[in-house]
Amino acid sequence: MHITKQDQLNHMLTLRIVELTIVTLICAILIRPLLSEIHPYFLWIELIDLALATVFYFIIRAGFLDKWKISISLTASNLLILPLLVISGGVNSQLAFFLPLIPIMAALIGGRLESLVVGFILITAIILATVFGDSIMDLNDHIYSDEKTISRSFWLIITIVFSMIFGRFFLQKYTELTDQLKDENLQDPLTKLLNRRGLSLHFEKELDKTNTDSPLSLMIIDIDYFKKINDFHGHNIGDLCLIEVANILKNALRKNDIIARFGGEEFIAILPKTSKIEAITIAETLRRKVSENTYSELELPLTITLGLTESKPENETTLKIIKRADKALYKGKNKGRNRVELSED
Ligand SMILES: Nc1nc2c(ncn2[C@@H]2O[C@H](COP(=O)(O)OP(=O)(O)OP(=O)(O)O)[C@@H](O)[C@H]2O)c(=O)[nH]1
Repeated sequence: MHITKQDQLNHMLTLRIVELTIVTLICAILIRPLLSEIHPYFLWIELIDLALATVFYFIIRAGFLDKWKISISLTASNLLILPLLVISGGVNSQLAFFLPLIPIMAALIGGRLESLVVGFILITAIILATVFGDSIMDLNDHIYSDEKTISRSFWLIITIVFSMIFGRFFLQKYTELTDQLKDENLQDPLTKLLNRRGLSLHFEKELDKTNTDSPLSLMIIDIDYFKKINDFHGHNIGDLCLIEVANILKNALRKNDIIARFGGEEFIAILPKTSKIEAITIAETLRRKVSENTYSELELPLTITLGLTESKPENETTLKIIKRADKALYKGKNKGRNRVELSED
């Protein structure tokens, strides 16, 4: 089974929740009898719950469960408090105020759907407990009027709905933040293209998909005499030129092509399902577009040299492809720059 970072996080969260349940039960068993006299049934049920929660804890620790199994198990572990609820006044029990925590836990561990399902199960249980309230015992011998029971159910349902909505918003924010972090991790901050890490992630995937019938092409694109721009006009103007070249390349390529900043003034474009013959035409277009443009307010001329290669049907690796394209690029540089050079091997 492939274990993702999310699975690890869910696993860790579930363990913490079960640990808290165990600690709460131990506190209830040890401390509560000292504070007031309680019916022995409570103690027995709490001891059984403690045993079940401990077994459950070790089952979770032993292996990774998928998020549905975790959510169901979590609900089951929280339902351990149900026998206690039934003998302590149902919705009127002080324990009932644990219930609204459950949809939030389900959202954190499972997701929106799990939180929704768990919330609806709890609301149904509360409605049933209110309708059949007369059959619920209260070993503490408290008397509750129907009005009080209904009003408690009302507030419990409201808090459970609140908890479901909160869980949903929390997850949305969390997902947005993690997506943003993921993007930032894979993006070059200056040009907003993929960075080296982003490139290798996409490149591996594309190479896996490539077959003999439809090879991919790769080009390394290097700005010519870029050092001179920096030296004569400063780093800031150099940066502006990099951004403009990046934009031209991105806009001229097709939707499925991948473009990344490989480092310094070097870019890599991956053209899936593209032969070297088709790639030469695309590379020529890129070269022409960059050379026809002028850069920054100083209207600087810039050119690029492109080294191009095609994936081989067998024993191909990302490193080998890049090496071939790099060799072609340096041949292009030696031949005078502002040109497209195809790899020989
Ligand atoms: N402004 C700016 N310059 C950068 C950045 N990264 C690298 N450079 C510069 O890019 C220049 C690359 O110079 P060289 O590798 O000598 O290449 P070149 O001058 O383009 O010469 P050829 O590639 O042979 O045509 C260096 O001066 C680097 O300092 C950056 O993020 N911003």
